[in-house]
Amino acid sequence: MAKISPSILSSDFSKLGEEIRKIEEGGADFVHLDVMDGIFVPNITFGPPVIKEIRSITDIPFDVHLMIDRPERYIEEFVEAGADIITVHEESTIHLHRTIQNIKNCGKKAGISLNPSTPLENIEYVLEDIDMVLIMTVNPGFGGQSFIPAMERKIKHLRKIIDDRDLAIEIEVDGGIKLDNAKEVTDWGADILVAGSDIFKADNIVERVRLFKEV
Ligand SMILES: O=C(CO)[C@H](O)[C@H](O)COP(=O)(O)O
Ligand SMILES: [Fe+2]
Repeated sequence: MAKISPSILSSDFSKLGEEIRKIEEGGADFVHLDVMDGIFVPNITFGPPVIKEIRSITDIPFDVHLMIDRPERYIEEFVEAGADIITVHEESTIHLHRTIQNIKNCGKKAGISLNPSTPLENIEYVLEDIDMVLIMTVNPGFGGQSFIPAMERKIKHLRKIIDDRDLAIEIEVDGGIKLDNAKEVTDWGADILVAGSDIFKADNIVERVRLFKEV
């Protein structure tokens, strides 16, 4: 069974507290927090102050997806705000290994995310140092986009690498995940599914999270 990490990107920000309580009630394993800076991706969302506020209302682990340029500048701030897993994009930082070490030195789990066009080979030499790989299955920046079919091969390939080398890495899949494709993506090897619009645009958010958990 895959873990579920609802992305609040598609939630109603005017009642964020209520939205978080609903996913908590549904059994969400994480809260997925999409941080965007308008430079690495063409959209701006929120940063550490908002995350800190949410931290005060829930104990669900925070899965922070940084879509920002040179994330190494802000690792400590996200740790202080309450992040549990910090994921940076391979494309966003020149010294990826050092950035990963920064996160680990803060005692947090480190993830690396790959844009759809970025090959798995780019993270070959840091696989031993990370806890998670986040495979983007849409181009980062917006919720509600369609799953890119070629990512099936990427997920399966990464699953094989992890299993063959017995690595302690979880695969998170983010973008275009719906109840309809959740089982298929899990069968390909995903350990954690991120879902934004399919959960927060549902009539019954609590029930929707429960249904994902049953997949
Ligand atoms: O990182 C993201 C976008 O860059 C989001 O996590 C993702 O798009 C979730 O939204 P949806 O489930 O609606 O595709
Ligand atoms: Fe995300």
